[in-house]
Amino acid sequence: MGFLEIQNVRFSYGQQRNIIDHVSWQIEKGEFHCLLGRSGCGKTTLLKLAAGLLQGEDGQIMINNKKVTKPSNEYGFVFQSPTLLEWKTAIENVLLPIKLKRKIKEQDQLEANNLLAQVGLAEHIHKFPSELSGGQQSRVAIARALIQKPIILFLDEPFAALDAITREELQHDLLQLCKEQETTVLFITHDISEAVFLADRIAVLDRGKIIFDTIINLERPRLENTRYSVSFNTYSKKIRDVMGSKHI
Ligand SMILES: Nc1ncnc2c1ncn2[C@@H]1O[C@H](COP(=O)(O)OP(=O)(O)OP(=O)(O)O)[C@@H](O)[C@H]1O
Repeated sequence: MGFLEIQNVRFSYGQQRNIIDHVSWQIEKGEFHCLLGRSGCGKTTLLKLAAGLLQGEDGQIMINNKKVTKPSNEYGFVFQSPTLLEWKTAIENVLLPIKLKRKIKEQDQLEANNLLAQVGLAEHIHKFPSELSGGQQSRVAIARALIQKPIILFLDEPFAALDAITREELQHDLLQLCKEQETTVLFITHDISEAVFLADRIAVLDRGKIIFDTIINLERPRLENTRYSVSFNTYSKKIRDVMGSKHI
């Protein structure tokens, strides 16, 4: 059984039937999976089901052998909008999930400093979100999600609003951090190159069904050159064909 186990899950929004149409999927512990698909195909809905934010009509979701019935503070989330508290500094935002549970200790401060340094924000820890760029705010959101060492990390198009180079830098930083913490990851994107660069495995969703999946057998660590390799382009082309080239 996978660490995340999605078993034959179906979900409808009222009259909109089978937005998720009997999907099964599993992620082994420490693996990084990308769910790829065109706008409106049901990616966010499937992520919400996996994280316990929505309940399916049929099937079940298991994380670490436990049935998922509601969200847990053992899970980490990063959304497209960084959703930082404007009146708190970068480091205070990172420490927030801990502060909501208990008193902050010196070790937590060190950990927050360390995470912010790893995402290139060592000199910005006392800045407020309004003083940070969009990319820097996304970095804070990643550090905030990882400070609690979540057993699983859910990311919903976290880099979609960023420029191409910043996005590549963040993809690189995210892989580093997840590797260090051996985090299990479900990452949603509509960007084929992003998915191929990040993933151990990719599932393509179309109208609520997984229509294709592939293991991405590219060497790790993934480097800038990885993006220009023949294998990278072969994977990208295959997925692009599956998703329908006339639409892209
Ligand atoms: N709260 C809701 N109530 C009713 N319908 C919804 C709701 N949320 C999403 N939908 C519909 O469900 C379908 C799937 O939406 P979802 O957000 O899961 O897609 P997505 O693949 O994540 O799209 P995008 O890439 O544009 O974010 C869409 O047709 C959408 O209009």
